Amino acid sequence: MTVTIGSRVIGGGRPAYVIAEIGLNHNGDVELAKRLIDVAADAGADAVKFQKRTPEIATPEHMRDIPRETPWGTMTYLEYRYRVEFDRDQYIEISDHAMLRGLEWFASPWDEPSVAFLEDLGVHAHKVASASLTDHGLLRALRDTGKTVILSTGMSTMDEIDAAIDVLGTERLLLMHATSTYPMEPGEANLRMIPALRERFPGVPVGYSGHERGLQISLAAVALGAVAVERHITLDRTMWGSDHAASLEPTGLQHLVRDIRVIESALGDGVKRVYQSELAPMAKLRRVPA
Ligand SMILES: C=C(OP(=O)(O)O)C(=O)O
Repeated sequence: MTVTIGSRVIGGGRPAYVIAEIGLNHNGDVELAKRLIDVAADAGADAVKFQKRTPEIATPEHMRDIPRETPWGTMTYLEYRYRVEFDRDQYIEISDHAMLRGLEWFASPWDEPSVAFLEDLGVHAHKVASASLTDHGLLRALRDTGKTVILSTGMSTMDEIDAAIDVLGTERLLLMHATSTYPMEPGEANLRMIPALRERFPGVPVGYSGHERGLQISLAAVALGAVAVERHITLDRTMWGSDHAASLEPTGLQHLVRDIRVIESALGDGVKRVYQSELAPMAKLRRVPA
């Protein structure tokens, strides 16, 4: 089964759909967001992704008043959440820039008003962050948009995943295996969940949302059949902000896309054949039986 995001079809043996997750790595700066869109486009990614919150709803209550040192001075966690949100005009600027660079853009809405906000901007898909997998009100609002929904499964039990899929349905669903640690240690990647999810939800395309350092684990995910790969991107891993350290810098994203395409061409079709290019080595090396 395949899903569609804008003009791209995902799954069914097509090249893996590469999502460059800008998330909050724009640090509230539209110019930085546009530079990250350029990084994604130059690397050959298919889409850029953001996170959209209504801070007074999406921020857990026990986190709101915790003080945080930020580049803009000391503020509460809630104030910080407001500081890194874009308004409608800023998203229009971002959307125009993504379209100009030939990229789809969408976001993970972290609350129901954010779904309406993104719908109004005409996004082609929505993402459910792992943290939102148990928010059935949000899932219902997303299901009702009729758009493709990408569901990340980090920090979730199989029962919680089953319940989320009961709400969303399987028709326009792209499932993403994920482990929600930043950065993720290889021993907790559990990539065999990719075939396990495929088996549990037949016909649902399964991808991978990664938070590891480096490229190997995301590339192995593609070798295991992931139909989409999402990675955070940044201009500089040492920048201030919680996701930069587990992000890919521009060269890392370029190498990711390049290596995914090499792996896809190397996977072949599983039908044994003798290649034309093997004939000369065969003539030289294989003894003709007496
Ligand atoms: C946090 C997010 O996703 P994931 O759980 O895949 O990291 C997100 O999309 O906002």
